[in-house]
Amino acid sequence: MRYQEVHEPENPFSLLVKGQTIVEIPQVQLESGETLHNVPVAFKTWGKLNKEGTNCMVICHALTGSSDVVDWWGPLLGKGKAFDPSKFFIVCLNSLGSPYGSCSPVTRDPAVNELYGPEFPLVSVRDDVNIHRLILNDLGVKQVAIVIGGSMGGMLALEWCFFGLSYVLNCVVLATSAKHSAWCISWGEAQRQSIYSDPKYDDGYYPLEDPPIQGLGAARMSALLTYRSRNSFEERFGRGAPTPQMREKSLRTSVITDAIEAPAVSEDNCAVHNDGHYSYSSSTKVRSRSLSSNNFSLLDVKEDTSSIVNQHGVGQRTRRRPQHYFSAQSYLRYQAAKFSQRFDANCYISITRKLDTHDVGRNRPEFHNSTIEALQSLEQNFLVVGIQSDALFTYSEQVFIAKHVKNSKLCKIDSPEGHDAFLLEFEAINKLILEFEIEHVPELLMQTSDDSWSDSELGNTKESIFGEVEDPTSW
Ligand SMILES: CC(=O)SCCNC(=O)CCNC(=O)[C@H](O)C(C)(C)COP(=O)(O)OP(=O)(O)OC[C@H]1O[C@@H](n2cnc3c(N)ncnc32)[C@H](O)[C@@H]1OP(=O)(O)O
Ligand SMILES: N[C@@H](CCO)C(=O)O
Repeated sequence: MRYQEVHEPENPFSLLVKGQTIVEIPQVQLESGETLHNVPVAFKTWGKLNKEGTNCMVICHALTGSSDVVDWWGPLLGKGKAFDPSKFFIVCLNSLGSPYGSCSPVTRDPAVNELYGPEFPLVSVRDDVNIHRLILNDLGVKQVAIVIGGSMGGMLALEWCFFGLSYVLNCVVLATSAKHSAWCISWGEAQRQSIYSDPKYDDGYYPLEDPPIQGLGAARMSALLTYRSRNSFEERFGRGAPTPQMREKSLRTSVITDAIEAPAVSEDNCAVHNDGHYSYSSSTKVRSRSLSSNNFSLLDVKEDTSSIVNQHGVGQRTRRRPQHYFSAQSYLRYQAAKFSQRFDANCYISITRKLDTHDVGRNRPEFHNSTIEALQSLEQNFLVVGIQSDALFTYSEQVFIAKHVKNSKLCKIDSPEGHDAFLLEFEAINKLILEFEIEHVPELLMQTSDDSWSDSELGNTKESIFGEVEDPTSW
């Protein structure tokens, strides 16, 4: 490769993604006019490029995903499946602003030899595809047979298509939009405000060893509610309390104590609702990381003490020990804690601001800066997949794309899961993409580009075609 490989990444989050390659582009001009230097770009590939350089499948990850497709779309990857490495040269590149290896707030700014932190410049979806194309060129790709993405990944997939039909032939978008809606912009703003309001955020100049995990966790909780649906929560949790198994899980990550019965209405039982009034000095998990040593120890569990400090520093109080709480609550708290351990607050701000820049018509005077005209200019074959219960990237937004792109097919997945169905309904998605490939890239499906491919190279993928790894009856 022309670009130099980075062998010892400084960014600890990138170490969470096993087996990816990180290369450094010397200089990149962003849409904003800013220039980035020594720009790391992380990616993973599966399968082999054919000698014509034309069997490339680009998969674009969503907001908090990484280059590791196995991690979030694993059941679609493998011989005979939608993402078949024996047929396609599959590439997934990490987006700017994400903490998983490409340039972001947790990258060192070479100009000052410090992490960019809150000074990381605004990056756009278009910046992503411009930079990712440089990597594809370097890998020898002459033509992208098919580009695929859901949610934010769908935004990138749409932007890829503006390179033209001579470069990108086919496109699959799921649960995405042609322009980020006022609704989505507003949710992003509310989530960023949760982060800003954490005192530890400190205008973004927090040490990586002591980040604003409460604010980031709260942001993830509200984001998660927009990713699912009212009915899926009702069915999954109802008014129940966590099972012993789930309770055990929560105990390992949060301050909630045990309960197996549905909560009775009493001040003691519902005291857990008041957790936010106190800052617990212990019994919560804390992150400890050492940047210099690249030693990323995610969790350092400190043992419980029985006292709490009033947030305003007014004396000591005895900690209340609530006995009952709701399963839905424990799920949210667990998810918040899990997310805070794998994501960075400045990165969350950067990547949600990137979503806000998205409008395929923006700054395209050749299409009169019109979203509709921009869509109408696209010549690729499109598969547009919407989720009937998606209240974030609504089905009507998929209809809008399909209506204005000439060669498009619109499909609906009748899932109760809401937006995240694009990461959960593997069976339906696999079928739709395979059918699209049979229609539009039959020659690639008939050839084998990599005889030596074996699915054992994929390692462990989540086996469930519904994405739920546990026994649903245990909820
Ligand atoms: C390097 C990286 O980590 S990047 C890759 C990871 N992230 C991504 O790829 C982004 C896209 N992925 C996602 O957004 C999500 O993973 C999804 C949508 C695919 C699935 O979400 P998940 O959180 O895995 O599934 P779900 O919502 O069912 O939650 C299951 C988890 O909640 C726990 N849980 C379920 N009910 C409860 C409860 N009542 N109380 C506490 N915990 C609960 C489960 O035990 C399980 O825990 P686990 O994740 O430790 O196994
Ligand atoms: N669950 C997805 C939702 C965003 O589309 C993510 O975290 O990336």
